[in-house]
Amino acid sequence: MSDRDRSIIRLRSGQKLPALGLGTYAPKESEDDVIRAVRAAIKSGYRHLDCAAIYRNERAVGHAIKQLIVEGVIKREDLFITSKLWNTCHRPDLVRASLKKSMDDLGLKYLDMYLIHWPMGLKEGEAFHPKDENGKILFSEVDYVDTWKALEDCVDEGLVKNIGVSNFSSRQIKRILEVARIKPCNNQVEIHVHLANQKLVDYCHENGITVTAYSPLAAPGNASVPFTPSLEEPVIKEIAQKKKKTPAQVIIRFLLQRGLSVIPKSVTVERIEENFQVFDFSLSEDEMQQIFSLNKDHRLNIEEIALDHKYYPFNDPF
Ligand SMILES: NC(=O)C1=CN([C@@H]2O[C@H](COP(=O)(O)OP(=O)(O)OC[C@H]3O[C@@H](n4cnc5c(N)ncnc54)[C@H](OP(=O)(O)O)[C@@H]3O)[C@@H](O)[C@H]2O)C=CC1
Ligand SMILES: O=C1CO[C@H](CO)[C@@H](O)[C@@H]1O
Repeated sequence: MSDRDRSIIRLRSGQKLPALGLGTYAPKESEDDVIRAVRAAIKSGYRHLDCAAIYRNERAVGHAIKQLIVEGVIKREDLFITSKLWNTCHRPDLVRASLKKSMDDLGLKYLDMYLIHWPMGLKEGEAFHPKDENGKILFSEVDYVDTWKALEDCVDEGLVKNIGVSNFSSRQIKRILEVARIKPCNNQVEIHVHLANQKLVDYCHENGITVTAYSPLAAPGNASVPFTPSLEEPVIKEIAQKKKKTPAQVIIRFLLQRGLSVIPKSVTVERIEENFQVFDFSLSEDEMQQIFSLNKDHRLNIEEIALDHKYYPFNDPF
């Protein structure tokens, strides 16, 4: 693969994953914001959308997709749509209905990829974050390996083309690989310049599992970061100036050159367009190393509510 050609990642099914996708986790934004963002993204060239039931906006995403299909801007088969199974639906008998709900909300007859959002199950029921009367989160004991088998059945049925996981450690992936009829094709995990996650990336790649970097810009504006935000790192700014690119473009390019799929979120049309302009330049080996050296193994998304769950992933070394 040439350095510039980072736009496609091949999945074990043979299907092509467009490496750059639009993140759609937009808890503060309105449905109209999401519709506008998805329309702008697809019109700027994005073909991969990262969705999830927990984002509570799959109907808005689906609305935008439908509009663009009707307008003749895009065909369904040219899009790669991912969704994720929420933690309260790990029980095998709930998996198919959860997938169908996301498909219905998105207005799609099939999904391109469906991921188990987290290894930890939560108590089944209506609430996304079920709690007892003292406000303590309620767990479910379902083993994600059993959840996985129900996902395989959904592939057999033609509801989804590819299945994978998210926020899984290498040890947890190994447990699935030991029994899988259909092996996971993707692990979506937090990766940015302050969290390289390289051992996990290596493990996944060695096992034919592609990796998607979430929060690739380290979710700027997050007040909990105790050091210079990624986009303001002097090393990033200096490289950006030299390349006549923006800091966000340099970071996205860095992650693409690591062989990752990258899903920056934005609801700002100019940024959506900016974030896609990353296929007309490349970073040298030296620039890649300079950015790698910013790693601090700093995780933003520790999912605090489930720290003592038996399947909590981040106590494993990687
Ligand atoms: N599997 C999982 O557990 C998780 C998956 N995800 C997925 O990953 C996606 C991305 O992660 P997310 O946490 O949203 O964080 P990102 O690192 O993508 O950061 C998003 C923030 O960056 C801003 N931004 C986007 N582009 C630029 C730019 N060019 N310059 C300056 N600021 C910019 C956005 O602002 P604005 O929108 O206002 O333009 C938004 O505030 C999510 O949307 C979701 O799809 C995220 C978390 C967990
Ligand atoms: O994708 C994500 C964003 O929001 C969720 C919480 O509401 C997280 O659990 C999750 O990892």
